[in-house]
Amino acid sequence: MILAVDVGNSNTTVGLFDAAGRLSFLSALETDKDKTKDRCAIDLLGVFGLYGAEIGSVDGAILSSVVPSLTATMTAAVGRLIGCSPMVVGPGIKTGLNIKAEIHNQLGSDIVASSVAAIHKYPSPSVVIDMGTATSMSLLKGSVYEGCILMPGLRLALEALSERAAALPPISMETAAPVPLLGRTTEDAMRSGVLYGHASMVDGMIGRMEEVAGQPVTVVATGGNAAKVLKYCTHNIIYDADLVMDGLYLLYQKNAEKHRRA
Ligand SMILES: Nc1ncnc2c1ncn2[C@@H]1O[C@H](COP(=O)(O)OP(=O)(O)O)[C@@H](O)[C@H]1O
Ligand SMILES: CC(C)(COP(=O)(O)O)[C@@H](O)C(=O)NCCC(=O)O
Ligand SMILES: [K+]
Repeated sequence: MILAVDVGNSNTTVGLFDAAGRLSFLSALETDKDKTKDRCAIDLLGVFGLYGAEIGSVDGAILSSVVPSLTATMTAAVGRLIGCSPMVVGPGIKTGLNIKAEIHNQLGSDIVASSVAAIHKYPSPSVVIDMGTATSMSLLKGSVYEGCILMPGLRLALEALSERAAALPPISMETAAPVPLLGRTTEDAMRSGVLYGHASMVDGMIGRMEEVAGQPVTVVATGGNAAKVLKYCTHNIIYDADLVMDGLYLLYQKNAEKHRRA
């Protein structure tokens, strides 16, 4: 069994892959920058307990973290639980991606993982969208990572409105009723702006990226906000909740032998 941990800015996702490469559980914990090594280890133990899985069955682990202050802490916590160091997505890891970037290891490890999975699972060229704390959109052509667009995520946009405009209240994105395009209350107007605005931004960017690609693209989206936003998009977008996890599993396989020798 392979343990995969994805530390994002909002959530830390924990997945356990069985011998056939299928997820036997997928768990989400909140990301807390101030967690100690022991707290991280206790939380992971709790996840195994919750899903009735054995820590002793884990043969190896892989970690992606885009929260620098937690990378070493989580590495140590996982290492303590499974008895060997996890592979950490970063410099030295073979990805198979030809990353067109000025500073190579600046690209977020979650973006590296979702790109590796998209190349494996979907026709090229592709646009990969991750709607988490930030919304990222990447263009992939074959194994070439052409570049990225970074935008504030849904919740960040909503929080910025209420924090910076005195008369706008803090509200939640969740409503039972469908969000009308034209709000007749301040809250509906804010929700429309953020939801339809995000969907329109994504649709518009897909068009621009398709122009750059010079041909039609496969579009795949993941992340905690994706399902909410895709409902309002006009492009045909595949929803793949497990893209980062699948990428981590593929990266583990690509690097397992080298990691064992290290
Ligand atoms: N189960 C959920 N239901 C609704 N919204 C969610 C859920 N989980 C996360 N979110 C939203 O998605 C965002 C986090 O998504 P996620 O992909 O986990 O981000 P990150 O990788 O940045 O931690 C949060 O801003 C939150 O608004
Ligand atoms: C773009 C991100 C902030 C997304 O993080 P997330 O929303 O998944 O928490 C993260 O991938 C990151 O910090 N990237 C480093 C900069 C880059 O990818 O160019
Ligand atoms: K995450």
